[in-house]
Amino acid sequence: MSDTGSPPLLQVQGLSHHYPGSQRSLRFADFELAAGQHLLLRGNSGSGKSTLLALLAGLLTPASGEVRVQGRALSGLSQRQRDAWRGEFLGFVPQRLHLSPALTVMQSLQLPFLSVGLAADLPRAQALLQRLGLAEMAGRHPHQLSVGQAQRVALARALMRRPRLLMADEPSASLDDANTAQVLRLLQEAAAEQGASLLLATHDGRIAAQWSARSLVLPDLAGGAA
Ligand SMILES: Nc1ncnc2c1ncn2[C@@H]1O[C@H](COP(=O)(O)OP(=O)(O)OP(=O)(O)O)[C@@H](O)[C@H]1O
Repeated sequence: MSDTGSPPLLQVQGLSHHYPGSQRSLRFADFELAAGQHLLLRGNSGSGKSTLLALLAGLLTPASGEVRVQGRALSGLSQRQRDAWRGEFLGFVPQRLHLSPALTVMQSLQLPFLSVGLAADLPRAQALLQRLGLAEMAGRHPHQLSVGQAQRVALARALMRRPRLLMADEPSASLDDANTAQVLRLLQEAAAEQGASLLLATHDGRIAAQWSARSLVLPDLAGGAA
């Protein structure tokens, strides 16, 4: 419980995952994230960062343990409730950006609304594009964007529904130093502006060097799994 008596935004307890056919289970340390808190998830490639994010997003089912969001266990939600919860609560910038080649930037930003039957929010999209320095990109397709611009479009898409939790998986993959610093600053500022929590997963030492909030280091699989 927090000082206010309300449960933490995110609570992870006894969590493990087992991929079918794999020799080992991935086990994760317990942690909590309060509303508005930022956390860096560090660990070498293969240590389980993406798996943990997928468990937190309810996209994977744990072998054991529980993820609680604002005190509510994800395992207690039906698939449909989980999908609805995810769309409303979570903004996710995945490692592979999944920008549809057929859609313009503006159309991609409307998807989080249209895909669940909500009305498009053009003013929100325009404001985010402006904020992220993408005002001129609304009519472009992904192949007409630089890597850094595509990264920012994915961030804008994740912010469209004003998530309480913003997660990004390796946001600096294939970015140069200047773009890495910029995307980190944008993620931090966007989360702070909305009072959202930020959870970043990375093995990039450049991000760790610029991070001043909490960190959680995942051990390598050999040491962290049984
Ligand atoms: N679908 C899958 N089936 C079987 N094993 C998997 C699957 N996905 C991941 N793994 C294994 O689980 C472990 C953790 O993978 P994960 O992608 O979570 O690590 P990561 O820390 O995010 O790595 P990276 O930094 O390279 O993205 C690795 O050993 C990986 O090979």
